[in-house]
Amino acid sequence: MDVGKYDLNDTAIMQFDPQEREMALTTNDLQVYYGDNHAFYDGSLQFERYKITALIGASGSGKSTFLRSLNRMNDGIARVSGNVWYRGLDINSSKINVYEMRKHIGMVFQRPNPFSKSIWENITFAVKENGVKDKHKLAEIVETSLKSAALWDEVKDHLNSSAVALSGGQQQRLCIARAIAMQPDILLMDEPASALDPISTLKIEETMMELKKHYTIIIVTHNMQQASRVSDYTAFFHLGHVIEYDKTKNIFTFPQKKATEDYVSGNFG
Ligand SMILES: Nc1ncnc2c1ncn2[C@@H]1O[C@H](COP(=O)(O)OP(=O)(O)OP(=O)(O)O)[C@@H](O)[C@H]1O
Repeated sequence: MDVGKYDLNDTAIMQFDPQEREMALTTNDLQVYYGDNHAFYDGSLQFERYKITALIGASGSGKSTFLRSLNRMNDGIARVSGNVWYRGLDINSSKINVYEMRKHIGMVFQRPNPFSKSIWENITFAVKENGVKDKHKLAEIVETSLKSAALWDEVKDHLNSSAVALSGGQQQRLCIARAIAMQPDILLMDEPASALDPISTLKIEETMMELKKHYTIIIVTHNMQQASRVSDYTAFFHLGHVIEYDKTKNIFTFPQKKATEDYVSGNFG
């Protein structure tokens, strides 16, 4: 199928009523350039608080580029214009303290990347940097973070063991625990389960369903079933454009755009 036939300006982007729904994050006219490569075009999207939003689309469609712009991970790599509004502040402004901002908007990457330190130190490292020194408080943070990431029962008896000795799925849940130890508002996840086996993937998905009680989650995934299982909203990306953004059940059952329909039904590319 010739993907070039889709009209990239013909979009169906969900608008939320601010009176009814609380937004955790809003982007306005976000554009991203890698040198001359205009990799992402106007993504004016809103992300509802305490919901999971999935970003789907073919390889190279700009999902990670967009996601990474939401907590300034593209600094020094790409030029990003437009705004990312969070609690009345534009995260994309040069005045923002990026280190402080990332305490509120955390990220979990595709490949688990624990520090080669103990499980305990992985969780407490940034927390201690942030001024928490009390042992009891640290122990409480370790326990609650690991419980939230559904890892506590598996590691509670060997918190001083090396994190890199854990399985891939456990390492990824540790990385989730490490991110939530800082008590962010928003968790950005870039294909967090793509390197994991199906059982570990299901555990990550169950963890996400629990986490959304307290966090807003935006996840990039190639896994269609995963998007339909876990997310409340889905945005479909194509060639650097967001073609359609709606409730997940609408995207998967009544997509408004032909490109979306072809993608979710597997007739794409
Ligand atoms: N660090 C980078 N430097 C230069 N170009 C990049 C970089 N990262 C991404 N790009 C380009 O930006 C475009 C979008 O890539 P991006 O990784 O955001 O897509 P994606 O939808 O996340 O793909 P995938 O699903 O394969 O991860 C592509 O043309 C890609 O080559």
